[in-house]
Amino acid sequence: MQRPESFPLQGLIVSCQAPISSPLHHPSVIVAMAKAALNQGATAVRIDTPAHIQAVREQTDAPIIGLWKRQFPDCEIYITPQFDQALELAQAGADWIAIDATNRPRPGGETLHILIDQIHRQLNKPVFADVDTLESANLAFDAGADLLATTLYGYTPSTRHLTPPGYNLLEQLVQQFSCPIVCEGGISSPEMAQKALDLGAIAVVVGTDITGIDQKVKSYQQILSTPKSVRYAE
Ligand SMILES: CC(=O)N[C@H](C=O)[C@@H](O)[C@H](O)[C@H](O)COP(=O)(O)O
Repeated sequence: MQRPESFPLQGLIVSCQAPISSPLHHPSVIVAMAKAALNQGATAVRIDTPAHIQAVREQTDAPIIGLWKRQFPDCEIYITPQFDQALELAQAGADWIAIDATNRPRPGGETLHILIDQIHRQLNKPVFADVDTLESANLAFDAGADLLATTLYGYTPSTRHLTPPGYNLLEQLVQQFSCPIVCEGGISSPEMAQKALDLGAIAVVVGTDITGIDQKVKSYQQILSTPKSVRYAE
């Protein structure tokens, strides 16, 4: 492992993504978000789709963690499920390939071991392993993952009853694995991010709270009720 002080992913990483249905899901918007985040000191960005990665890569040399959310029939895994997607992410300019590193079935019967091995051997890229539990972290680490992140805590059948951020998972990962550990998912304030770093994360990835206009407005609207009458001061 690289010495911690020279490790490229440190401190705050900003996830610049938008739902496909959102007007924000456009390369120029994603580039603007990424540049704004990097201008303010984020050390890296996490970007979805080859098109968005390529657009960001044209504008910055900062580290890009690439992923590709792809849905396949009868398959729960959607974060870079297969090598084909990893290849396109690397060609688009991603420095790190983020994958769902749980041991659930992948389309085409690919295994986690083979996927990580191919990313290393054929693409020469490090693997950012999104995990949900200590068990999947063990499998991912044994399969050669270069970094473990708590990204899927709260989003898989075995963790759906839990609410991110996965601080308890983070603590376990920090204690048990000799690779960098990242806290990702559910961080919604600088204080929460600091807590993750205090618990031993080398970096935190923040998405919705910084770049998630769609989700943030939706959550305001779910709470706010329409005023029944508006009163004015006499
Ligand atoms: C579970 C999943 O699909 N997570 C995705 C991974 O790329 C993104 O949708 C999240 O926004 C990202 O992990 C950051 O998390 P948060 O938006 O909570 O800060």
